[in-house]
Amino acid sequence: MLSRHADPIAAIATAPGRGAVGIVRVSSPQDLSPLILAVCGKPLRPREATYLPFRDAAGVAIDQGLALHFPAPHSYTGEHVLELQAHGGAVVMQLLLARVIEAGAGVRLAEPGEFTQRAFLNGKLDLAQAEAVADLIDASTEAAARSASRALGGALSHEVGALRDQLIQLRMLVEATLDFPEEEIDFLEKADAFGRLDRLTAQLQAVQARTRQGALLRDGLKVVLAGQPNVGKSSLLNALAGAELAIVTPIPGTTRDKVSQTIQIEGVPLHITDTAGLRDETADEVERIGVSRSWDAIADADVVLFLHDLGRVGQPDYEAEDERIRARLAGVDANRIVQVFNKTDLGAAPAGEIALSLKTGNGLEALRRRLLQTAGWQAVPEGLFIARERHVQALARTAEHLALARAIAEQRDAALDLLAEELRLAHDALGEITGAFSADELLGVIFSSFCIGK
Ligand SMILES: Nc1nc2c(c(=O)[nH]1)N(C=O)[C@@H](CNc1ccc(C(=O)N[C@@H](CCC(=O)O)C(=O)O)cc1)CN2
Ligand SMILES: Nc1nc2c(ncn2[C@@H]2O[C@H](COP(=O)(O)OP(=O)(O)OP(=O)(O)O)[C@@H](O)[C@H]2O)c(=O)[nH]1
Ligand SMILES: [Mg+2]
Repeated sequence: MLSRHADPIAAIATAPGRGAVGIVRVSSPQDLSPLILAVCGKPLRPREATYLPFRDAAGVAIDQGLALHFPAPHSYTGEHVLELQAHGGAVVMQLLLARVIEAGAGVRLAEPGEFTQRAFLNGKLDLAQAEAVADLIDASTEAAARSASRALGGALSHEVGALRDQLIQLRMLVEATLDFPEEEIDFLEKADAFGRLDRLTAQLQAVQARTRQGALLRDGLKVVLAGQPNVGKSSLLNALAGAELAIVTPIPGTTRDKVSQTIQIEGVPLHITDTAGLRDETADEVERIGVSRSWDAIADADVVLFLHDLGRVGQPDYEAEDERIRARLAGVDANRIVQVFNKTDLGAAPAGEIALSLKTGNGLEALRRRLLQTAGWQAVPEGLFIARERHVQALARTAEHLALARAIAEQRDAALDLLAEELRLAHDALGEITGAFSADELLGVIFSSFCIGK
């Protein structure tokens, strides 16, 4: 593994296919002058674009373009980097890539994310910033792109860094006290160690809240539309998506299979799934399979919108069926279920419940807001940074260890070595976010999800 990090690597850095300009880049811990001489015919001034022919082994020009040399350590990867900016044809790119692999000693194809991994290994980016590079490239909304850019700029890293600095101070206090066992608690009290611990916990909670928002912006929420046949699930999907995605008819049992679409509300991605109407008795084999898939989707949902038909509310067989569904939904966390009463043009919704008419569009806006609220979205906070579930989990573990530390500290004859250990574990958990403490395995998972050439 380590020796692979010493290989010179090359890749096409631009998107596959045709483009106005395409870039092949090489990164190497070793001097790139011999490769530059072979391909560009002369040395390049550092960090200066030079227009010249890129030559093949026979000296024939493959293309004319701009060559850029970033000598180490002043490059994206922190290594020596060469960029060949050529005309962006797929064949030109392949020829140039083949040429640098042939002309450069030991140059091999880069794996996905390997340039950024080197930037991380060389201290140009921390792990949270490296992840933000991928999130920036993957961003599909302006809100996601802007917050990924903030994370790349170090927004999350700085917040984590501030927590870490305070934690280190606290650890130093406690570790120093371990050496003077007689006056342990007194000493810690004088140094306001417990006040510090409480303030640190409060700050951590604020960072956790912002990080959860950032993760929500990145990953969104799985919303499943469920209910009896004909209540208006497919109509709701279409209304939310603003397109006729699912077939809507007055015939109960129209939807047989799941139909999914990702929409955005205030930049938060919502992955909406329309399902086959739930009913117990159906002679139709296809519909039965559809209904079983509906239940699978419900089990996997973050939020279930349970739709009711105000045109039929109160009718005995309709109520009996709704009751059966309710009983089966008892296994689902109640906080994840939102009752929605559709067809207000046909009947009145119970007071305080979400009321909707997909015929008139009434109530749709309130439903959108309710969805964001259920997701835990707090109106567009300024300076929001994108984050991942991994960061949310690491912060949660940090919080757990701080809480244990607090509990230990509260005991009369507190075991300071246990307190010190909890603080150390909190420090480790925090360090996983920026990659100060991260298993190679985790790094592999993170970087392999990048595109090639990044
Ligand atoms: N042509 C090109 N455009 C690109 C990239 C690239 O690699 N090539 N990038 C790739 O993702 C991004 C820019 N990222 C970069 C980050 C650092 C350095 C760099 O040279 N850093 C030096 C000097 C910094 C300075 O002068 O302030 C350093 O860190 O020492 C270059 C590109 C987006 N645009
Ligand atoms: N009057 C009225 N009719 C509605 C409303 N919303 C939907 N409908 C009608 O109700 C019927 C069923 O709508 P769908 O969206 O297909 O219902 P569904 O829940 O997807 O039904 P299945 O796919 O069979 O499970 C259609 O004729 C819709 O036009 C509403 O708010 N008011
Ligand atoms: Mg339907």
